[in-house]
Amino acid sequence: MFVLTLPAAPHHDLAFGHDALVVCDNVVRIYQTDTIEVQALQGLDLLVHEGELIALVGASGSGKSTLLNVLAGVDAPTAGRAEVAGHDLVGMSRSEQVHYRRHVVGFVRQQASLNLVPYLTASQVVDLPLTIAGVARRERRQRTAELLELLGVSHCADRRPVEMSGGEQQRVSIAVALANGPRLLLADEPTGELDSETAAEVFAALRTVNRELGATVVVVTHDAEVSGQVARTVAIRDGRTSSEVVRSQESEGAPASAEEYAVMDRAGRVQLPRDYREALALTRRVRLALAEDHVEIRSDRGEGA
Ligand SMILES: Nc1ncnc2c1ncn2[C@@H]1O[C@H](COP(=O)(O)OP(=O)(O)OP(=O)(O)O)[C@@H](O)[C@H]1O
Repeated sequence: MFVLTLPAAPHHDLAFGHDALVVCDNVVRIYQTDTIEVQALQGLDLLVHEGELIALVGASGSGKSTLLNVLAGVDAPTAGRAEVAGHDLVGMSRSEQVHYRRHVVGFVRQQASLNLVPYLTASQVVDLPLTIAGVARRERRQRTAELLELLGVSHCADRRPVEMSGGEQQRVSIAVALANGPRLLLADEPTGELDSETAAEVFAALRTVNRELGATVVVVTHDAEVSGQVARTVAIRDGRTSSEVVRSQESEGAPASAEEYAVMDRAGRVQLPRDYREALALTRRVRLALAEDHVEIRSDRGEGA
């Protein structure tokens, strides 16, 4: 009997980051002025999953704020794909941008004066985004009280910014950013202007909202103390994600550990750390060899692996 065998159905790869809350796929942002062109993001890839708290680190000028502005919907990529909770950040209309900024992301800036309003008390300033969103009065009051309580600043409810410490101001700023229940909370150096003890308090507040409210948090920091306390730290270099440190929690019988990974982009490119390149004088060309469970990189002079 003649049996017809059909070829297997083609395998469709799931889209990059299909299950992530934040997807940056080859994101490019070029700033152009009359005389110069700055490539602030040069094909950056980043995935953040719902419920994560990650730190973004990198030298000054590496592109951290540019990335945060893209994710906040205040700046648009020049090329690439950027999505948050299914919202396409490339080519959003004005009204989509307004909706996105009000309901999908919350943003805490380094200077509390940019997050708060000098003549409004903590309760009033948390109430503001809720009022703009048209939330009923009773619900606004309840939500405001809950957030101030969660962030440990209930005692500041009737105080204006000048009557609060720097740490209290930033914790109220976090409450403002969370008022409308955003899917993603972004914080750009929120502890940058604080002494180390107060910075630890503010960072503890970010951990609380991540744990208690399940908020996904991306925090830019220069503070090694802060980046040492999160499960994943992503390093940006020259507008690209270059490495990640993943920390495991202490568990029964196993101490906490941290492992550093180089990030490979979707074309297979990996950046070798400068000290590795210098140690083996690796320059323009290297030789690659596939071993059973690793890949070898050797200098093209044949010595050193
Ligand atoms: N509006 C702009 N116009 C022109 N160039 C810009 C603009 N914003 C940022 N840049 C440039 O883009 C690059 C990345 O800047 P960005 O502010 O994202 O870096 P950063 O990592 O946040 O630095 P820092 O830690 O100092 O805040 C820098 O070279 C910067 O000069």
